[in-house]
Amino acid sequence: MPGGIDPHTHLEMDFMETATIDDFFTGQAAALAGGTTMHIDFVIPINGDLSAGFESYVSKAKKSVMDYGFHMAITKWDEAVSKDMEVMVKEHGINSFKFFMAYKGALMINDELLLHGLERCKSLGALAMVHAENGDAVAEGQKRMIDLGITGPEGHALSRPPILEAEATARAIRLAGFVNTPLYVVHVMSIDAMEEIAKAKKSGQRVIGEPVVSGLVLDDSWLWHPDFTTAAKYVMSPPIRKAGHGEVLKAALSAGILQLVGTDHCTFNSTQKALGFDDFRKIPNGVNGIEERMHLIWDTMVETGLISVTDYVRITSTECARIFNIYPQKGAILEGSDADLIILNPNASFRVTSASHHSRSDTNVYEGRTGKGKVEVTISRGRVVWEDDTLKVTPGLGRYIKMKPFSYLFDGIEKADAAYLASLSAPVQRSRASS
Ligand SMILES: NC(=O)NCCC(=O)O
Ligand SMILES: [Zn+2]
Repeated sequence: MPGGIDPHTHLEMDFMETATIDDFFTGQAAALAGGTTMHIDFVIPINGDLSAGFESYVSKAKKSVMDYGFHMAITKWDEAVSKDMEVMVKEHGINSFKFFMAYKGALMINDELLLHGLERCKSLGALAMVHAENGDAVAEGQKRMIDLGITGPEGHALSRPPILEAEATARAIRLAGFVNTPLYVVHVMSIDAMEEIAKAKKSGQRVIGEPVVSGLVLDDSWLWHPDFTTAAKYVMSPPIRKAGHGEVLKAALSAGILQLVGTDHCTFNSTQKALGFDDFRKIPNGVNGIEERMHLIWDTMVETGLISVTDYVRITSTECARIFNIYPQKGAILEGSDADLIILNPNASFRVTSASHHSRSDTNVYEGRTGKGKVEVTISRGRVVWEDDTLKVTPGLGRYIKMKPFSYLFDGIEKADAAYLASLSAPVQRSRASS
């Protein structure tokens, strides 16, 4: 089947401790072990400077062993950012930008900036992506927990409930509807947010919802674990939700209400997570998943009969290639496509442990999990890159994949704009003469 494409990763974070180029390479070995042949990583611009952020990532990725593309985050707004977005799209092959509606005082943007960003994305044919949580309310929720003396990891879940994810999801959807541009909601973690997406899609709006594997197969009970290291490793945002959310999100995926599965792979080791021992607000956010995604989705969705093998390929590979406009180069087995393939043995079992995984992190949120369906061979552009639990590739083989703007999601947008303008019945001609 086609190799997996992970639409949403922060791979360099796997190795933040040393942050060397070699570490970036090692992180990608984990991806290949998990049958992911391409990932799209987030570039957070340095002080809002897109070009500087891009250059720094390009140099880190020189030893990449797998194909990769970039999204860029927009964290401030001025003429330089607007111009840089154009340069990124037209010269560097970036066709999506992420806006953080949370992380107040750091990455968070307000509605005015989001509107500017949505307009700019539309004019460039770039896909706007949102991290949807109400950051102001999250800050209040956090204060509420601290005032109540709740300082541990459980305070993370309690301070940012599903209602705050649903509110921001609904707001982003409405603003994208007002601008008439497609919207991609990353890491949909709750039934509440999914329902906002379902409602918008039912009314014909172009909204893509991406659940991540952690949100599909885990629940928040871990955040109440008495051992801090165990509890802290599950801290990510939006939080992993109560039991039940994952099952509904999986059903929404199988019904096409949500379209594709990401990981938001962003790991921190236990020393880094311990920064928040006395205050959950200081625990770095993020969990692993790039090595486990293909296995866990097979086990919990195909092996259980929830989806077909064809749907599995669609939600782990093809949809991503279509949405980010790299189909059929990626996401397909066709003449002329890159021969990115995996051999997944449905009868083989897997067992996840931090002792044997390929990430440099000392923890794994899927620790001890077993299941059916194991990727045995990963092939990238016709070359075997992973077999017999061994990396078969030299650094630098991975290629940067430029992604063109104006994917299928933009088809006909201009017609809807024209219809909207024609419907305005204005301006009304008035004279100043009194009657
Ligand atoms: N999701 C998360 O907790 N960490 C990665 C940063 C982000 O995407 O919000
Ligand atoms: Zn995010």
